Amino acid sequence: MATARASVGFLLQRRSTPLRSDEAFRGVFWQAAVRVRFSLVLGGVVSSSMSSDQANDNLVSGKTRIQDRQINLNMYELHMNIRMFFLLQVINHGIEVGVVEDIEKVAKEFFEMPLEEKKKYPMEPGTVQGYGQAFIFSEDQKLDWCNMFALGVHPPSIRNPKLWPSKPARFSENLEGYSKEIRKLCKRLLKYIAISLDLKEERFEEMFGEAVQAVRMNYYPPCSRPDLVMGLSPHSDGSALTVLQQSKNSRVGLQILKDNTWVPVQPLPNALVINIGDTIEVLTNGKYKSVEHRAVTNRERERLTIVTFYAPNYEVKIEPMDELVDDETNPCKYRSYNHGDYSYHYVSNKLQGKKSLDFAKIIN
Ligand SMILES: O=C(O)CCC(=O)C(=O)O
Ligand SMILES: [Fe+2]
Repeated sequence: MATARASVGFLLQRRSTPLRSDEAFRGVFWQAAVRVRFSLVLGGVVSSSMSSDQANDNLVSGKTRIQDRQINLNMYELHMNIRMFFLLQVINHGIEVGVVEDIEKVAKEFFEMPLEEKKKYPMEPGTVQGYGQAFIFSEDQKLDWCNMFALGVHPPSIRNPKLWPSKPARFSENLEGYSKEIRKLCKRLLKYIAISLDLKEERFEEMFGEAVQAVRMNYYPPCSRPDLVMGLSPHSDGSALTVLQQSKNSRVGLQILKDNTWVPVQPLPNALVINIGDTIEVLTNGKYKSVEHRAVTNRERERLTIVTFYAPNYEVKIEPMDELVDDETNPCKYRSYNHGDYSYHYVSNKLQGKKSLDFAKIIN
């Protein structure tokens, strides 16, 4: 197995707060043959289960008024709770178990290859694609306990084909298939978010243009002193949405910052974790907030995550949407910039909580 380095003496910031089962709230809504279950664990994770078949498409496109109301009801809840927690887990997302398992399998096989093989796909200094560690800018910097393999996926122009590995054999094929499904999911979630804000369903899709999609596989080896290292330093994602898949039977690794406390995100079977990224925070003028999160390691078990970042095309101008700005009640909080400029800014700085977003904030 590959090893990750980390400097001893890097103190974990705070102990995680366990979720209390008595804080669990569950609500169930039934509508015709479509079942939408909504479940929320206070202080931790919002989990929204959407039906995975034809019914879901009906739900998304809102073909009847009743279904529209159903969407609004659930989106209101979803919206309120994303706003409280900035993160949700989707189950019954419609992506076949095989697709999810296949990507995990090749990702695991990739990290298990000998170091010489992985080094054929190096993440060169100053770049963010390939195998290695991103966000390292000085020799003195404390390193996270994590090895990464990152690839630009869509549009094809952002790919570096030399970095797409020939081994494991089905790596590229599985990644293509998986990424298509995740793309569909992101489009659907953006529609839900638009509806929750009383925007036109297609509002995000129309402005995103040919959306950019990149994947990062994070491998966290077990660590004998998890109290001394960080798996991945605190940050928010620069994306619009991030979809995170955790390896089966994962220990808690992901934590989100809520009211100055690090709260563990309890992995749910077959769930995908959805993070709101900085770009949605800007576009919604702060109605949705990007979630600050980090990953911690554990003594016993490795952990693997497959993370997709979904964002507008680099050419797209990002600024709070007109509909969400009002000089009196909701003044504009972020300036305009090209998404490409923010992406560049994001990857040229180390991970430091939500500091990257200062780039966009209007400071009065
Ligand atoms: O691996 C995790 O749990 C977090 C990964 C993450 O936040 C990222 O890759 O941006
Ligand atoms: Fe992240």
